[in-house]
Amino acid sequence: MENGAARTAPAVIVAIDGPSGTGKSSTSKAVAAQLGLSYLDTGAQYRAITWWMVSNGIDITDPTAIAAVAGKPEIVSGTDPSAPAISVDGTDVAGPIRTQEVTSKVSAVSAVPEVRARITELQRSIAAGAEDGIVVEGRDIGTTVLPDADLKIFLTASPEARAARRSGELKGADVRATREALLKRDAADSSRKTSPLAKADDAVEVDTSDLTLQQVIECVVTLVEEKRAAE
Ligand SMILES: Nc1ncnc2c1ncn2[C@@H]1O[C@H](COP(=O)(O)OP(=O)(O)O)[C@@H](O)[C@H]1O
Ligand SMILES: Nc1ccn([C@@H]2O[C@H](COP(=O)(O)OP(=O)(O)O)[C@@H](O)[C@H]2O)c(=O)n1
Repeated sequence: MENGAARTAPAVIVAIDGPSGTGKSSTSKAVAAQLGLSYLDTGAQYRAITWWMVSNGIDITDPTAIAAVAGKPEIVSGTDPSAPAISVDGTDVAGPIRTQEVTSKVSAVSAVPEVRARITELQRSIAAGAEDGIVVEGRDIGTTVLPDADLKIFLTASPEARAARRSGELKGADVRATREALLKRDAADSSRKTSPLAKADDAVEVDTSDLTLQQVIECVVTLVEEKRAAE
């Protein structure tokens, strides 16, 4: 216990998965900040590699073309929950990865097995290096990336609640169009062959439709604390 002697609690690994707009990012950042853990937004990594493909003129309808260059971009993720950061080949892409163009193309890029293998390896090494523990959010964290996570949460919410939240963020975007785009991305993410969006058998499912963000955060913090107390 030489290295852990100064720690007040053992490192804990928390996996938070679910579809878009269920509250993964907001919840994960707040839980990590509150508990002094690192934070990893894996969706930002898939968005970053998609941004690189688009910027380099790769045909995103051609999985072979994507696979051939999947190893090229160097993606670096910050893990401070109060200052999430992401760069590609040294360029800060936190803004560009949120454009509608990237959002509409990310499911096609993230379905390519070579892309997933590369990003999964990166995610595992970041989690292994997080000395005080980490909250990792995405679509396949509990099922594939970190199947031995100490706690797995699967967030859900009705399409209506998710679309209302997202269109609120996109400053007045049409709720119906936002809902359709969300459902299309869910369908693509859930039906791909490699590591689809799915709830792990041992994940705790939390429906956030009628909960405030604060209630969801409190629920997850309590679950982490219960887990720690039991260890
Ligand atoms: N329980 C909640 N109630 C109301 N709004 C929420 C709730 N959880 C998240 N939000 C808001 O919904 C939007 C999407 O949340 P986000 O955390 O980005 O979801 P995800 O990462 O699952 O896509 C954000 O504007 C966030 O503040
Ligand atoms: N672990 C993950 C995380 C994201 N993704 C992909 O990345 C996309 C963007 O993820 P995101 O978390 O930024 O999406 P939002 O829920 O924030 O809209 C998803 O639609 C998936 O296609 C994935 O395949 N696996």
